[in-house]
Amino acid sequence: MVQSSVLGFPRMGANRELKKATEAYWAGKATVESLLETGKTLRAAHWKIQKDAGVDLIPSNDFSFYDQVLDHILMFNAIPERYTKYNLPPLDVLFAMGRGLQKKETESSPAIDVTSLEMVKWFDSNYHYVRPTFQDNQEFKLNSTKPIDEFKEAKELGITTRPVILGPVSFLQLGKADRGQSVTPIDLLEKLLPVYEELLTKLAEAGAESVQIDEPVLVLDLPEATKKAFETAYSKLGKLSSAPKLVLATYFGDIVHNIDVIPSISHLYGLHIDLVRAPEQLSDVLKAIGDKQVLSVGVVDGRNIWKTNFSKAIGLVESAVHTIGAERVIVATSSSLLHTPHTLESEKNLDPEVADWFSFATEKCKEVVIIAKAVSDGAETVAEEIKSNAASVTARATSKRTNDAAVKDRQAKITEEMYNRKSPFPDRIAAQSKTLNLPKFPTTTIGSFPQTSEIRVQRNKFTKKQITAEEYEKFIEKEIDDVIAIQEEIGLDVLVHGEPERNDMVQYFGERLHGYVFTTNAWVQSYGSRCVRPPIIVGDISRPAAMTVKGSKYAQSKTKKPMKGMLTGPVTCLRWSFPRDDVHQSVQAEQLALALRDEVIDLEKAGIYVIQVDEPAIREGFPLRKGKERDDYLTWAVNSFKLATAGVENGTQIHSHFCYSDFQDMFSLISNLDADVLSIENSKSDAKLLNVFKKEEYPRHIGPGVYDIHSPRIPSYDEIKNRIEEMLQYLKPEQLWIDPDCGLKTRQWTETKPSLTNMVNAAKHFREKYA
Ligand SMILES: CN1c2c(nc(N)[nH]c2=O)NC[C@@H]1CNc1ccc(C(=O)N[C@@H](CCC(=O)N[C@@H](CCC(=O)N[C@@H](CCC(=O)O)C(=O)O)C(=O)O)C(=O)O)cc1
Ligand SMILES: N[C@@H](CCS)C(=O)O
Ligand SMILES: [Zn+2]
Repeated sequence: MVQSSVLGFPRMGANRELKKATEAYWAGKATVESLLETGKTLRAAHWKIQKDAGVDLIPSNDFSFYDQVLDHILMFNAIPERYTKYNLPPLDVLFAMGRGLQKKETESSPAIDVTSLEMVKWFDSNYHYVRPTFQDNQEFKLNSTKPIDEFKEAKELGITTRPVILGPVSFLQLGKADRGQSVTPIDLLEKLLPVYEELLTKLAEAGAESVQIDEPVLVLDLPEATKKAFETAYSKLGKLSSAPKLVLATYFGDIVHNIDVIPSISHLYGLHIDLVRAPEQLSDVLKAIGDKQVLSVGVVDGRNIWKTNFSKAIGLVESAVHTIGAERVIVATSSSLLHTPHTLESEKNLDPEVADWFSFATEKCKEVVIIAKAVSDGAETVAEEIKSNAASVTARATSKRTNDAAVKDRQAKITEEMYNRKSPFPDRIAAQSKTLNLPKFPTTTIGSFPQTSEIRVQRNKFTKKQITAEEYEKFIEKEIDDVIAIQEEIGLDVLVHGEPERNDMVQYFGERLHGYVFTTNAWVQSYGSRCVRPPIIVGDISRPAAMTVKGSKYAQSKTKKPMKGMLTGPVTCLRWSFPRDDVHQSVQAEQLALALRDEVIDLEKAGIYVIQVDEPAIREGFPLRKGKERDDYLTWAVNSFKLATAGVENGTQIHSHFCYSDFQDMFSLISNLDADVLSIENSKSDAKLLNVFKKEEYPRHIGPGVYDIHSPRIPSYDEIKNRIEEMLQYLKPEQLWIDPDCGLKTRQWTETKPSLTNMVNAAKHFREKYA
């Protein structure tokens, strides 16, 4: 009989209970006990959803108060000394590593000031994990029993779960040496394995029959040493005398290029592969796995919200069953469902036509069960479900909402000139210095200013029609006035309107474009307690009316300094939406680019001569492996940015912003965008990043972020000055802009004002020095 399984369930709760409880704890408004209780209630509720759906293999330890990788850092005691020296309780150490901690000295405790560990994209998803950092003399020990405790907690509720742990190779490979250290993480494997042995033994003692051990790095191009590490790790862990059955899980790509690793894991109980992302790997993997191993086939998409096409999924599962037999096949979600919203049930305002095409986490649990039953007991046992699924799939494929002839016509008429600015950069910057008249080391911010609870409350009232559009607009204008006054007072050079009208930088545009639908409660965790509500691309995209022009024009009318227009770029709009799965991403990006091109030109016509088109997601869209897909991406991602931005005059300055910094392997992409000014995340990266810009003699202007906006701590004047000094070793004074790492929407005003004041003062210091 084919079993059904889920690789992980979203942890925030149907109404983001975890977010609210965590933030209340951070704000000192709730006790640790109440936070722990919320966690326990959510875990129980999520296990019950899966149990009620009939899922055979239900995950535990997929819950986390911040991030699952961070939990492993704490669990293996890979905690840098700067976080342990204050003797904080474990949960506070966890949060300090996740978000930094700054506390004034009191009579009973010293001042605390630690920055967070680095936060990075989880593969090509919009989830972020905390990167493990290792010391040269790193030692590990089992420092927490979280997976065992949560397994027991579920058992007490009558639910036998399959704990999920991150495998040793991925844990090390996804980490890095701490600042000032030179250790190669994978070399620490021998030291780490005994801790895994202890953990697995304890899980077996607690009654765990099987464990899902995630090794997602297997979908990447791996160095030889890492491939060998699989052999070392799994020959040990696979042969433990008392360990649960291990199912090694891979996701977000195929593992065929690492197929030679499979023999080293063939003494494990099973292997999970992602057949949504890479269905073609099935036959190769079937040939390569051992003759007893179980294959878990991920056929229900853990990364998107479309209903599974049952007929296709059943076909894939049956071909696996045909080769290795039903007893050796598990039907699964392709990855953890962490990347999908909790339940479609919460969406009361969706048009029923499109709602019928969707499936969120709760619904996906039912899908794996139905597919498993169809294969095990025969399609006739779930005939109704299969029939209604087929009807939904056909309705979507043939709906008028998915096809717009005018959009396709415009795409067909794109010409080569539309991709290129009128003149090369030297001519443009000369024209821009006349229009903008900026000082050396110009200062700016990335766009958003604190989204205060008052802003959110007013927007909520407006959404619920408790205030009129006019009242809301007045409120937003007042916010813009205040933000401009503050920026003038601080002395910034290129101002922004602060983005108070935006719920989110992608959702806001999704709500204004044809071809999109948006949700009311479909939240997905982005990092820590922060969530996003990605809009959904259901059809061809177009812009029915200007989206930001009125607000930017208003803001410019309130200041003599240049006001920067703020847009989200085509690739980011695409990547942070739930995309269509029926047309290629490049087609969707091109449609978005055309819509944004019109907006950019309209902004310029309205007197906005600095326009920033944010592309923070351009990095995550970069295909995970070298090859054709990546090469193609480099072309279409760059083209869509250029198509969106190249329609302006030389004197209009195009900025772009990226807050993820792994540019080493994609410098050409960044450079080919031909943006006049780039602002990039830098405060948590080391000099390697800037070195790339130096080595490649990057010709245009650049503002590497001088402080980390993800942390509540305030950077001092000296700290920022030192940062700039460091940057000047790599960049020329005339190309350097001074700005924070990213937008300030998640910060409080009490942090924002002093931080920006220190930043502007530091810029002034260099202005004088280089006068
Ligand atoms: C920059 N990033 C973004 C990513 N993806 C996006 N789609 N958008 C991004 O900005 N990916 C990478 C990074 C990740 N970073 C962040 C940073 C910050 C957040 C964040 O702050 N999220 C907010 C939610 C933002 C939002 O949509 N707000 C809405 C709704 C607010 C709300 O919760 N309203 C309440 C009622 C009002 C109240 O009483 O407060 C409700 O509905 O219950 C809005 O402002 O209108 C967060 O709080 O998590 C995310 C990713
Ligand atoms: N303009 C956006 C960019 C975030 S990546 C902001 O400032 O929030
Ligand atoms: Zn950013």
